[in-house]
Amino acid sequence: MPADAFPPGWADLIDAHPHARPARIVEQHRSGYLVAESPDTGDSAPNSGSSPNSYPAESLPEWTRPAQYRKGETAPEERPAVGDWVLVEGEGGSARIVALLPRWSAIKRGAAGEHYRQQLIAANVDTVFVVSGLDDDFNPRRIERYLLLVRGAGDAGEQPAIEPVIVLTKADLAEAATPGAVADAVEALRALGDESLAVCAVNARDRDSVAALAPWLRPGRTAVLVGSSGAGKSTLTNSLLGIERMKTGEVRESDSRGRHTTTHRALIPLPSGACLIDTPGMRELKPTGEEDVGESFADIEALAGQCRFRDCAHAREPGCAVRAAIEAGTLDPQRFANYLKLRDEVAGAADKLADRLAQKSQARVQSKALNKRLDDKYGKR
Ligand SMILES: Nc1nc2c(ncn2[C@@H]2O[C@H](COP(=O)(O)OP(=O)(O)OP(=O)(O)O)[C@@H](O)[C@H]2O)c(=O)[nH]1
Ligand SMILES: [Zn+2]
Repeated sequence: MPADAFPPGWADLIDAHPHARPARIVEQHRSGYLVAESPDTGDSAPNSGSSPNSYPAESLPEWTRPAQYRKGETAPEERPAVGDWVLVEGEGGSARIVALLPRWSAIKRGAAGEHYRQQLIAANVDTVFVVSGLDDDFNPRRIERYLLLVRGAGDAGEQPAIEPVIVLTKADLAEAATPGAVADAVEALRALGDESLAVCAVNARDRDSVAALAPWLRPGRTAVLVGSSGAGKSTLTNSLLGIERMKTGEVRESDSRGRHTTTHRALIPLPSGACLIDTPGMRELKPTGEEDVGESFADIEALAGQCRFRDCAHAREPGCAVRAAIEAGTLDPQRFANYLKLRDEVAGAADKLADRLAQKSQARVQSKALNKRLDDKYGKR
């Protein structure tokens, strides 16, 4: 990357580490990372998918400790993830990461489990392909949930936000079973209140069919695939790579492990010059609390603005524009129900997030106070 092409905010860190060079995380492992300095070039080795010019790099010790939001530790979302750019020092077997470079976008979700935690899915992406099979997997409510997580995940500054693209796979099977099924599904997504939402129906096994995704895979761009297990992400990846089916859900003969499931995230260079991040299937999609429900449900919020009472709960109030729209058939009651559910979930997560931030700043204040006491007692160390 030429020096004048560095994104804003990188210069200070680069100046602070004169012996380091930028590299991008292409894989994340328990013990460290795999990085590449030109992640978008080179044909990927068959079956590995990862960049051939990638090499292991040790992570900073504070990124390997279990993540807690206390004691000023590095929160999980502040540690590098696939797609992040980092500064690396040292050669060959002794390369190590010395800093995380500021990211311009990040896809996150609330991690499963009792305690509040964020999980970074991918960093520095331009496009999110929400992959959904036109089978039992197809569910507009789940797609609404994905859209909520994707929107607003871009930098609030000048950088454009991440664009979501709905990729409906298994169009060949759906159409063969029920003619018109694809058009019906696309129609159902039109009702999600966003005229500009891109929807592509494809046969993920067919290279010509997946060429429909080319507008989002131009050189220098990064896209991430998200979706349930079995939705067709690996199949799609292979077709985009132009290699024969492998690593997909079909039973493999070479070993007895049966069905493949993607187990880790990886950044893969595509022949088009774009980078593709494949992710394991996601069952749970919890909001982080940072989402903007009003943005994803602008149609409903606009209706709510027309209710007679400003604090209308859209239950039995007279002059309720939301209920009127449902009765008139212009608002899907299931979409409205999902809006209420997601709004509550985001509010709940936002409360926990606020607690955690308060805890963290309190920990900071406490450690400052402790340092001051120690300084007072023993003098400045
Ligand atoms: N006919 C047809 N089959 C598809 C299509 N997309 C996926 N499949 C099949 O669906 C199965 C699951 O696809 P995968 O690509 O393994 O799904 P995945 O999303 O990668 O799943 P995980 O790795 O578990 O996250 C495989 O048998 C694919 O061949 C499609 O568009 N058409
Ligand atoms: Zn109302």
